[in-house]
Amino acid sequence: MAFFKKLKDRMFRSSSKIDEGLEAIVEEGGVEESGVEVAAPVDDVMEQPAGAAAELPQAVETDHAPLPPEPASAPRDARPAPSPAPARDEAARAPMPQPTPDPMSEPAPEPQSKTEPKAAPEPAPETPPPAAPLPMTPAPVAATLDDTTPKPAKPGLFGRLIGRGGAAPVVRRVLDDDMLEQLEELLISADMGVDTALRVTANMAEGRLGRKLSVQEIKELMSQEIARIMEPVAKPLPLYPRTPQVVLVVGVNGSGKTTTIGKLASQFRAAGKKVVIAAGDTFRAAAVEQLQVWGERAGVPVLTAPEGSDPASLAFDAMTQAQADGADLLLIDTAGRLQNRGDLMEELAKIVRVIRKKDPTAPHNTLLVLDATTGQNALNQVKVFRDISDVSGLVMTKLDGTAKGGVLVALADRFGLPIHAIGVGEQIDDLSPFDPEEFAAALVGLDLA
Ligand SMILES: Nc1nc2c(ncn2[C@@H]2O[C@H](COP(=O)(O)OP(=O)(O)OP(=O)(O)O)[C@@H](O)[C@H]2O)c(=O)[nH]1
Repeated sequence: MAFFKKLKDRMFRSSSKIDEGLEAIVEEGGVEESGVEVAAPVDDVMEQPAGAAAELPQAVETDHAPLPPEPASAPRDARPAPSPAPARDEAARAPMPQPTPDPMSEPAPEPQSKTEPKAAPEPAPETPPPAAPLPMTPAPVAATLDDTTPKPAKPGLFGRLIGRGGAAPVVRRVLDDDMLEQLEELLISADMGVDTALRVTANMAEGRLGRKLSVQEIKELMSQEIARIMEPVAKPLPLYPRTPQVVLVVGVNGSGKTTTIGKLASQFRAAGKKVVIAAGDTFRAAAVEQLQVWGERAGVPVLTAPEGSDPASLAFDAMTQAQADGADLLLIDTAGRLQNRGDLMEELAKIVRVIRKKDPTAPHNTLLVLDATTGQNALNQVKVFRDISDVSGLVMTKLDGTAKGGVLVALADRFGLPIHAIGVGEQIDDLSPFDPEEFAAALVGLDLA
């Protein structure tokens, strides 16, 4: 959970955009209800299935089946079919993929702060309000207060009857087509793309049209639907028994390849792996120097070649050295000049050809590094790099400081490529395994207890 706080803080721009948008949408057509009435309306609008009361109150920690669909209320006709697992029914749910604490793989022990056991179920809050409907609890944080935490004074009977007594009033708005359209627009403005925004809102609407929802409830619902889309792609970088494992790192210039290689090298090194880096972008002296700095920081050798020399020949030498040294991992940086796609394709193909002379199964991973600040352009980059290389997984960088974090949802929805890790800063520990629930919560500005 430690990384979640960082993630949420750093994804401030994306989350505040959605946050502010939701406030405005609900305010626009909503009705204020007194705070003490909070539990009742939620019960009214979202009946809890029998036996579900013991589940955790936090939406994203709980599951993706918060609300039983109401068979009578179908999603809007014009909307796309809900995502592959639309049934909110417990039995119909696909099992959750296991978010691995280690960003990269099972064998490597989690380095540094990544040791946070994210996947472990959160201990249930001590006093989950049994009557509160699950993911729609208006104030999930409150449920996490322990017994020693001073609690706000309860309103008296009169106060409760007249709807006063300290609890803040909650504004709720009926979920209808107008509101859904506004929600779609909001998600599109966060770079989620039209198709994915439609899918998210269609799933949110399923069985819930006509219900009254607060901002908090919408956030919880939205975050569940986003996490549902992202779960299938949240996969750590696979590590194979064969060594050295070769990871080819591709992406346009400036996307964060060098920094990501540095962070990966450092984390693997900290996990006890022997790592070698090849500075394969031989056309940019600055890129090579930058890698050398990261290599020094991480205590990892960086193989370089004279400026303008053949990157394939460097890759071959690096492979030779990595084998001779008994390295576990060889990370190969590559150039990112898309201006001449044909040249880049040929360059990458040649690198692959030469390293296969040493190991016919290499490269074992081809990581595409994408810059979140490019928004929808990242989708084009995936298309291009899939054409010119055998992309096996993604790392998205610079999720800090951009309001375009929604693009990662679009990527997951559109391509289904594994997302191995995300970058939220320039420091070594600013690379984290991708956790869909934390990401979805941070994106919509939801607090996880
Ligand atoms: N805020 C932030 N900055 C990042 C992140 N990852 C990389 N950067 C910065 O983005 C800039 C470009 O990163 P590089 O690693 O040099 O990108 P590159 O793809 O290797 O680019 P070239 O060296 O031009 O090929 C640098 O200033 C990095 O510090 C991130 O997750 N968050």
